[in-house]
Amino acid sequence: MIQPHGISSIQDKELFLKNRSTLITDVLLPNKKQVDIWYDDTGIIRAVGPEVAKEHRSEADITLDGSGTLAIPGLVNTHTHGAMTLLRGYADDMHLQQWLSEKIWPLEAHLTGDHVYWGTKLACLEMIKSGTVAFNDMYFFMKDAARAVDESKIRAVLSHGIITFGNEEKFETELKATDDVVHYVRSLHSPLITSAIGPHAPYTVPPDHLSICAEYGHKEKILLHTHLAETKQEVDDCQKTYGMTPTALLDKAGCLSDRTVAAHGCWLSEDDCRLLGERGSHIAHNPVSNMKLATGRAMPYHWLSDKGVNVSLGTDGCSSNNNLDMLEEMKIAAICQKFFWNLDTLLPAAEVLSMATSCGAKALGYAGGEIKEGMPADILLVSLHCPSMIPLHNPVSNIAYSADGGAVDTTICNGRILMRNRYVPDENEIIKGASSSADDLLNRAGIMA
Ligand SMILES: C[C@H]1O[C@@H](n2cnc3c(O)ncnc32)[C@H](O)[C@@H]1O
Ligand SMILES: [Zn+2]
Repeated sequence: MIQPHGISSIQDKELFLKNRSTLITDVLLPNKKQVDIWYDDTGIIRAVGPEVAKEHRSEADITLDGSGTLAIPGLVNTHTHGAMTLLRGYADDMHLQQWLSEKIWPLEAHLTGDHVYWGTKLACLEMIKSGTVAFNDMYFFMKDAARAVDESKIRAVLSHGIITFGNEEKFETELKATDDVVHYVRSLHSPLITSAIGPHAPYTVPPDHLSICAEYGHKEKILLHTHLAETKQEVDDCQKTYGMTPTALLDKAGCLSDRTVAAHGCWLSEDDCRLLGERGSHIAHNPVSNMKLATGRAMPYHWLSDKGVNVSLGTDGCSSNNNLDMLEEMKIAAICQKFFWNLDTLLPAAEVLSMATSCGAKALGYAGGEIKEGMPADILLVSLHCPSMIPLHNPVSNIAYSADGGAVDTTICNGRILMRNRYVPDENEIIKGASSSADDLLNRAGIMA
């Protein structure tokens, strides 16, 4: 049987089965150097350079012809809700609080583990096809999400979204759900998947519950993933109720450390940015979601970078974006900053590429996001034959401003080939399973699909 792009299915299956020592020949790097890349079967890059093919050809089990492609590090999505792929297009053109309370939360009340499994499978497929190799996920039924991620062979940090509105019984259930995920993820013994604690936001989790979340995170040595200062109303309400900003409130509760990834940060003050810098916390920028939900202000990147805060990139969920394409997100991040802050030099192309790669890996607590010796082989081969990549005056500019996820030809995570010539095994089954799962969710909620 011949698969798309003329690859035989037998050859294909072998290519995708397991990590093997691999040589990528004649590939271009963003600095325009033509090199070969060799990584071994542990998934670690061992050599990058012009003579690598000559020296290591005999040690490689697989050779990929990289000619006509540009190698960039795999992309890292540091804030999303994977299974919200099932809610894509369900509730558009609304303001955040109304969107959440009138449309999203009522539908999410009907979610099952099966929906989350298929929604996360679809998210992983979409990410692999657009070059994302790692993501920071906060949602519900996270053991089912973990199964989906484990099968998809990409990296993830998984947290159960804790929403209590001060209800003690609910908090107990949420902590139990978190603990279950933490132990389940450990039982998988996957080097690619870790867990986090996910207090949803300072407006859905009160200070005493936030403190307990912080303690749990420190005890388990896991990340803390939250939403922060997304809207002006959140900041104003927090000032009114607690006499401080949501950032100061998180800090008082012990939630800010170098293991904290806070999404959005649109309404951070300069003092908030200083505090985040002092604590070594990370901000995940989500420009598409912010613009779609009309949060009214762009994250202050200039203040954050001035105060030494690591800023990474995320798409948010598929109901507020409505895709998981990090290449698209990079362009929108770079142009949104320039437009909102009226500063044409803000967030240049090279910086937004780092934001989507090495800054993301740093936020998620692993070494990665660079193509060099000793780093994990998280590598994308981007086609140079795409119209959007021609001409190639500046590869970094083309990646940041011109390409979208469709230009990614090959996706490699931790040395394993997940997509080659845009072919991903099981794509059709995933699309079928996720489509019927989305219909089932709407049926259960009494909404005709
Ligand atoms: C985990 C919960 O978080 C909800 N969610 C998705 N996107 C956002 C956002 O931009 N701000 C706040 N909360 C969000 C998701 O629907 C889950 O309920
Ligand atoms: Zn979110």
